[in-house]
Amino acid sequence: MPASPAYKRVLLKVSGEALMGEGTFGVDMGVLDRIAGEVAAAARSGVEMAIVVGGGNIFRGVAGAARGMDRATADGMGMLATVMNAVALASAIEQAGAPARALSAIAMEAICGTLTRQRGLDLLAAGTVVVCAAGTGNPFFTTDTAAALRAAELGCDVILKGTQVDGVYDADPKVYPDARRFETLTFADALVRDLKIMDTAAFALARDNDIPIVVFDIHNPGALADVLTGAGRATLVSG
Ligand SMILES: Nc1ncnc2c1ncn2[C@@H]1O[C@H](COP(=O)(O)OP(=O)(O)O)[C@@H](O)[C@H]1O
Ligand SMILES: O=c1ccn([C@@H]2O[C@H](COP(=O)(O)OP(=O)(O)O)[C@@H](O)[C@H]2O)c(=O)[nH]1
Repeated sequence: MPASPAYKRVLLKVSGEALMGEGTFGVDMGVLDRIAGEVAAAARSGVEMAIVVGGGNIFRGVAGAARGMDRATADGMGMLATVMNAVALASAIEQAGAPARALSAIAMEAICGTLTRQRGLDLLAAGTVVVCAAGTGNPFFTTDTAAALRAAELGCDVILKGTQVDGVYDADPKVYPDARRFETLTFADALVRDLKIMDTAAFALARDNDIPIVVFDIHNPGALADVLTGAGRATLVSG
């Protein structure tokens, strides 16, 4: 019998890069469908799921156009990229058999709903997966910070950061192959050691609201189900 979920309501961060698969730009439909299938299975098992999706897979492709632009304008393009990913992910989750809605922090009603806290809470309580788009809705932020913000306002028990590595290391493992992985870590350590797996604002917001972060490799099939049981190969940042 599968182990029961350790959490009632979770915030899953899906990076834009995760959706790119082996490609260099855009969305790999095979990867999108696999992640959507795992999310739908978790939702059907009774876990309430909010998702914050990144945009690096699309935004990187238009970075040339953004060169020379002021930061706030370029960040607007980045946020639009997250909306494309969110709409694609919500649609794929629905196709995989769980109700899902994309809600954007920046109103664009012809494309998807607008995110308000109450709308998000109502949908989660009804068992609908809420895919949050457009980050915080403000430039100068990241979708990691948006993940911490949405987790706090939507009352999530944990932030699951699905990324390209299987946890937090004492240095970037892609640069230092002999870096050592932490099983657990305190927020204070993550901040003092400047471990760049998430930005400082995201770590600080999660710490101040007492929401633990689990960093895991979203490319590993089945990893989401494992971390949802409180097990699996991952790093827990808390305290
Ligand atoms: N201390 C660290 N531990 C783990 N990964 C790290 C660390 N420092 C930097 N990284 C890098 O951070 C990357 C993930 O961060 P980022 O690209 O911002 O995530 P995402 O796009 O998933 O939000 C990993 O691919 C890894 O190479
Ligand atoms: O609250 C936010 C979240 C994101 N962004 C912009 O959207 C881009 C994509 O987000 P992110 O880099 O966090 O995506 P990921 O790395 O997870 O794919 C960022 O580079 C920013 O330009 C923003 O301006 N405000």
